[in-house]
Amino acid sequence: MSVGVLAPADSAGAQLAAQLGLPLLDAAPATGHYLVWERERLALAEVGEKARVEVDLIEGAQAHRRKFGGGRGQPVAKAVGLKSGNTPTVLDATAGLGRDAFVLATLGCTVHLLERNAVACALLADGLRRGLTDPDIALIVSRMRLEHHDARQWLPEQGQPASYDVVYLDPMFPEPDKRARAKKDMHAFQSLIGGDADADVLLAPARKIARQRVVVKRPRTAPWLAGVKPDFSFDGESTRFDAYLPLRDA
Ligand SMILES: C[S@@+](CC[C@H](N)C(=O)[O-])C[C@H]1O[C@@H](n2cnc3c(N)ncnc32)[C@H](O)[C@@H]1O
Repeated sequence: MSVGVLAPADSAGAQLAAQLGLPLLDAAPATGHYLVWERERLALAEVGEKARVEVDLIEGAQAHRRKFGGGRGQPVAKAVGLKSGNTPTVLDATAGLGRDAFVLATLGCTVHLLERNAVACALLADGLRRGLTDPDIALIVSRMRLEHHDARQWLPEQGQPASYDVVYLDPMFPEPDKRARAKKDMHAFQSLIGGDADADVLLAPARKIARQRVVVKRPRTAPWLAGVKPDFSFDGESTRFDAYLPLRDA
């Protein structure tokens, strides 16, 4: 999949398009998705949709969650086992727009993020770049390291013991994800990524490299990933976090 970047030819957006190996557009395409450089940031647009998708860790929902989200009391924090005396290192193998990873980094975790979709990766990299320039969150963002990889290949290549306490998986749910559908601004992202229908294969290699646990985020009523019963679960309002203990080769 190749999307273009709509940006003035002499802008930082045009340079970014070149770095990403994406075509530079001088007008929006007739159909589909495209990236747009405006207000010195990268955003995803979809023809026919007004809302843009961008990664903003400094203001808006992420800032609100950082200040008032409930700290270690949040289900995602409990699910990864964050507590006094345990600040796990996390591999977020399905990074998306980095929102969960940012929450965990805010709470002190070092997070290595993998994202296979080039557009999602570009949006997130741009959000991290801006975050690093903000004095309030630069330290948090410095705990997040993003790489463009497909975890299906990457996870099985890691040796044991791995350097992650927790592997975190949040693949897009194959059926329309009620969480994302409810939010208009996420529509373009959801329609670009589609459902991560191949996500079942991530569970076993993730359990081999996690030192403490694997956490899988699912819609509350969704079936277990790969049909495997978790060792324990944490229920959020619309979301469930299934936790699996490590598996070691005999
Ligand atoms: C639901 S989103 C993750 C949202 C993320 N937890 C957040 O807080 O923003 C799922 C993301 O996982 C990515 N993904 C799915 N399978 C992957 C894989 N095998 N390797 C790397 N990324 C993957 C998709 O491209 C998508 O961006």
